[in-house]
Amino acid sequence: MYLSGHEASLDLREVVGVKAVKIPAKSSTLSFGKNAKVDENVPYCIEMQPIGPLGFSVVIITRPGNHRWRCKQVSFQCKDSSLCHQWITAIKEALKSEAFCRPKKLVVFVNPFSGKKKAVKLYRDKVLPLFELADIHVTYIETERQNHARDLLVQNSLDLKRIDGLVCVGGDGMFSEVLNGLLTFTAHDLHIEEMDRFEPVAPDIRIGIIPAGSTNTIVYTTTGTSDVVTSTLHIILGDQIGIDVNSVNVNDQFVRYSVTLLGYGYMGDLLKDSDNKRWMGPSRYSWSGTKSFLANNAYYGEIKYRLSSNSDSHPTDAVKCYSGCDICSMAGQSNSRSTSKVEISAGRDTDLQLDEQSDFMKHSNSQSSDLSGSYSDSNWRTVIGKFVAVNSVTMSCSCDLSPPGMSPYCHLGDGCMDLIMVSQCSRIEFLKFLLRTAKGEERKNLDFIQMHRVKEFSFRPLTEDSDLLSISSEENIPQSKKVKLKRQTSRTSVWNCDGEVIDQPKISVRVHCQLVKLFARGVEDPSLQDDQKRNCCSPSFDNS
Ligand SMILES: CCCCCCCCCCCCC/C=C/[C@@H](O)[C@H](COP(=O)(O)O)NC(C)=O
Ligand SMILES: Nc1ncnc2c1ncn2[C@@H]1O[C@H](COP(=O)(O)OP(=O)(O)O)[C@@H](O)[C@H]1O
Ligand SMILES: [Ca+2]
Repeated sequence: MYLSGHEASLDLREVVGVKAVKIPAKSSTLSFGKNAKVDENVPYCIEMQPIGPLGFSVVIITRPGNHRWRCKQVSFQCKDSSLCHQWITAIKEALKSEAFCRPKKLVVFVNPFSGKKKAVKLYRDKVLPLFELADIHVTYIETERQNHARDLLVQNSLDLKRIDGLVCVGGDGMFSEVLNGLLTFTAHDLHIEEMDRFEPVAPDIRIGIIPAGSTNTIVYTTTGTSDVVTSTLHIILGDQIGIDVNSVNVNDQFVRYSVTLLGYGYMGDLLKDSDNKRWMGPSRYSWSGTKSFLANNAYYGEIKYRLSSNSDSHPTDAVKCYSGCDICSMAGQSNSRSTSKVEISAGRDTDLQLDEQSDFMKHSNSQSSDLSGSYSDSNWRTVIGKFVAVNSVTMSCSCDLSPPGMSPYCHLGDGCMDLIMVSQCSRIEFLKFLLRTAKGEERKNLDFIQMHRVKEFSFRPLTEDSDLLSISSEENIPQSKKVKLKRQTSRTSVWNCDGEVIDQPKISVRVHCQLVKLFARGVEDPSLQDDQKRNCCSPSFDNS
């Protein structure tokens, strides 16, 4: 759809808003007069004739680079103010069309303590003026405590059926609150109890994020940058993308939903240490990250995981998830075909038992970990070992610390997560892993790393006497070594779940394909021209 003239054409999909202006005498504008008309064959096509001093400005997006979006004004002159008014109304009406899926009413949550504590100012200075330009009606809520936003959502104090979207101004933790509140409300509204292996229901409304936090992973991964104006523009344009969500169970009880990282060992210890250093702001993660690195702790555990049935799709396949990604589109289609069908997971009952594991371990060709091994049935695999880190990511987790992300080829909406297990290794080896992660360099030749694309996984720490028995198996381990082993196995870490600590180490996790929609479109492929970027993904027209 184009607004075209003698000298320019504007793509209405990328119009942010329109406003009346006084055109300065010498400005280089496009102008039109009485003969202007809407071309019936090309919707919203307007021809312009040069005349008159009055006018209006159409604000459109530009792409200055590095995935950032900015605004630019294109001004038009009119013969008289009534004509000017007519054009403004016509464009506004066009933008309100259902085909564009633009939000008209939003609830905005601002966490005043996020990141460098600038969320309120960022919102007032940069976001609100653009929402006003786009005629978006906003209900503004500044959170007063942790879980304030979540509680308002669960109790339906905001009448969610009357709004088009929720926006959080803050970090990943703030998003997580809003996500959990929205999904819990949606389940309760349908009288669905959130329990072991229940099927969560997709909400009707989208969530937008304005980055004002410490890591801003979700924003970075879904837009390619962490930039306040860019995220605001994605919301205004009505972008939409479905992202995978995990349900996390602790001791077989559902506890919460997550979308970025579940990390045990290094990432869990880092988070736990950083939690009482919030006064440091975002740099708390570098400080605690260095401490956890120097501690070089490793933890015994058993991981069971169910591999993705698509064996062509793998964490090291070098297929990037860009806007309009084929892999995510196919996963989304097959997901909607099987709506609300409960997937029966094969294998849980057929997993080998501990005594068989110990037998396996005797014959296993362990790598750098002194005690590790794996065996499989058709879908499920089990690994037991001593790990510096067990990380599972549902999206690549790009962020400023690591622009390529924890798993650069992970997909936003393929219904899978990438499981990265780092076996016990030296500090030098772990540093190599961290640096390669930060730079997005090849890691598959590091022999202490295992990476798999999975649908679900469970973890339990090996701490009990029976576990000790299984680890030491029937080997003739002297009593003194057994005591040392017991001391080591009794040590456990915590889980980092989207930046929240889960203290209990025994968890199970399932991924739900594209369960929520965000106001975003994924990272635009930088090798494409701007018009190709526009056309490769027209998320706004999904429902047209
Ligand atoms: C020496 C070089 C260090 C390089 C580190 C490479 C790994 C970086 C991968 C980062 C993955 C971040 C996953 C995101 C997690 C967020 O949900 C969470 C919460 O973010 P928030 O505080 O709410 O913004 N942040 C953290 C650090 O746990
Ligand atoms: N008003 C508030 N006071 C204290 N904590 C809050 C408030 N609002 C939200 N929170 C909590 O603060 C935590 C961190 O918020 P977040 O916006 O992610 O910032 P950051 O990225 O700096 O961690 C989240 O767990 C969120 O639940
Ligand atoms: Ca995924």
